[in-house]
Amino acid sequence: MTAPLLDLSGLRVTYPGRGFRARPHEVLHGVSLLAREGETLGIVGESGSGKTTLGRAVLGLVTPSGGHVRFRGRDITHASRKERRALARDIQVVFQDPYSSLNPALAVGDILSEPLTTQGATTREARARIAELLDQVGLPKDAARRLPREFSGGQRQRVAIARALASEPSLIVCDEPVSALDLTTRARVLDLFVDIQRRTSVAYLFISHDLAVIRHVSHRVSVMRGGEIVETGDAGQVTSLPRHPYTQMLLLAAPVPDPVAQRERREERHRLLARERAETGAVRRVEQGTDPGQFGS
Ligand SMILES: Nc1ncnc2c1ncn2[C@@H]1O[C@H](COP(=O)(O)OP(=O)(O)OP(=O)(O)O)[C@@H](O)[C@H]1O
Repeated sequence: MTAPLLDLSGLRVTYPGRGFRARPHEVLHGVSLLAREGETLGIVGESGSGKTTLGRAVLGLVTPSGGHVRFRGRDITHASRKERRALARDIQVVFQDPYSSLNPALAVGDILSEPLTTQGATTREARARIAELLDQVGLPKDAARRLPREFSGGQRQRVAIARALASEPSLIVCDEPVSALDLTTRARVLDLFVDIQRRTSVAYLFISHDLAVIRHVSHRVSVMRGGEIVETGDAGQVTSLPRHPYTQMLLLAAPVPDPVAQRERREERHRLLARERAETGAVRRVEQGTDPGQFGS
């Protein structure tokens, strides 16, 4: 059997303390997951659950304190800078903010030609490929001559996607790539991600706090909470019939247009929260040896 494209096992990340009294704190507590060639693995969870840190560990932007990152079976957890530069062909990224992720001083053509010439493309080859990339992301040819500030947020994100695609990667880490966009633009850019995957078979590690976004693009979904994966499964199952109470709460917290359904969801969420609090309290009492069930008659 061939190795999965991406294989994280027992991944731990600890950040050094910040400020005067802060101590180092672990934010990923042994995360394991697999992503296959050509698939989208959605990572969903609330703010602070560790999604971005997970993506950064895959990209080599933070050094794990434990566990492994394997890419096509090769351990890249502690890849050197030189190895990372070579890996950048295969593993690319699209960040959340289309305003700060593009060099404002460079025309789009120059932004796109950089990864191409680094890989040895001639000026002529780069020009042809840039035209192809712009077409692939739905931008006009003359976009190459314009500066990022001349584009809307959605168009800039298309430029960022084209840049990520330039080296024909097999994996793109997409970290909240549509969160800064308005609803209509968001839907169009999400469709673009899906369309590109159909045409190129690129895999996405798609990070979002928004379950609806994750449902739209993912084949499988992992749900993160407090630096751990609490549930992984088929996207349809996890986003409509989740097994873990935390995912059930995420689902109930997602906005729905109908106010009656909204109220029912809110009530159901409160019931789940109360049950979880009662269960957590029971666990704590057992751990502290104060649970009457442990010692009672
Ligand atoms: N550079 C850093 N130094 C110290 N702590 C950090 C650093 N970056 C993130 N953290 C902390 O790590 C935890 C996880 O953050 P992370 O950004 O990975 O979560 P997230 O799920 O992506 O949240 P968000 O969607 O808000 O970005 C948070 O408690 C955050 O405060």
